[in-house]
Amino acid sequence: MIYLGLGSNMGERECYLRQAVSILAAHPDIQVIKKSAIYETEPFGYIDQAAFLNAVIAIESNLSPAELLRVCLETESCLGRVRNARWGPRTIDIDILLFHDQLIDTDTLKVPHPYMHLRPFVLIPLRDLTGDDIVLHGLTTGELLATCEPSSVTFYQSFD
Ligand SMILES: Nc1ncnc2c1ncn2[C@@H]1O[C@H](COP(=O)(O)OP(=O)(O)OP(=O)(O)O)[C@@H](O)[C@H]1O
Ligand SMILES: Nc1nc2c(c(=O)[nH]1)N=C(CO)CN2
Repeated sequence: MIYLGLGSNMGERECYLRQAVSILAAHPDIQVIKKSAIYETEPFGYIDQAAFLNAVIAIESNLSPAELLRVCLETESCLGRVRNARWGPRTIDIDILLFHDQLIDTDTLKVPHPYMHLRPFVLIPLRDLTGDDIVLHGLTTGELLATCEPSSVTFYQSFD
């Protein structure tokens, strides 16, 4: 299974998340298998920005990791994402969190996503889909959450 993290904190946030999933689902080589709930989350890292909506989806795909990254970046552009500040506001952000059990470390793609184990806004929706089946850095999702700095992640809406 492949897991993608979605985030938005500009404009019609929910609409951007739903549109991103529709665009990905319409791709001939991508099947969307499961969607977490949508959560409202306080900004993490660069905190002087609006609250995010975040979700995680599970997909299957024949695309290579590099091809999938290209599709994610194209989907972001299609939804009006302009790249400005690192960790700054964005209409939509699509991260490849996990690609089966592959470890990828190239200039343009690092999987597992290098910060996911620190981010409650990723771990909580991921846990919706996988329970404690995923182990990163030797810890389950629940154990990782217990090590994270507390930050607000509240249920916003179910995805369906
Ligand atoms: N696992 C990954 N998923 C998506 N992009 C990645 C990944 N690993 C590396 N990248 C690279 O990161 C680049 C910049 O991504 P982006 O601007 O969305 O970062 P960010 O969302 O601000 O930060 P973060 O990656 O910490 O969430 C992408 O163009 C891509 O080449
Ligand atoms: N709550 C939250 N905070 C963030 C997010 C995000 O998606 N949600 N994305 C970031 C950069 O990728 C930086 N900070």
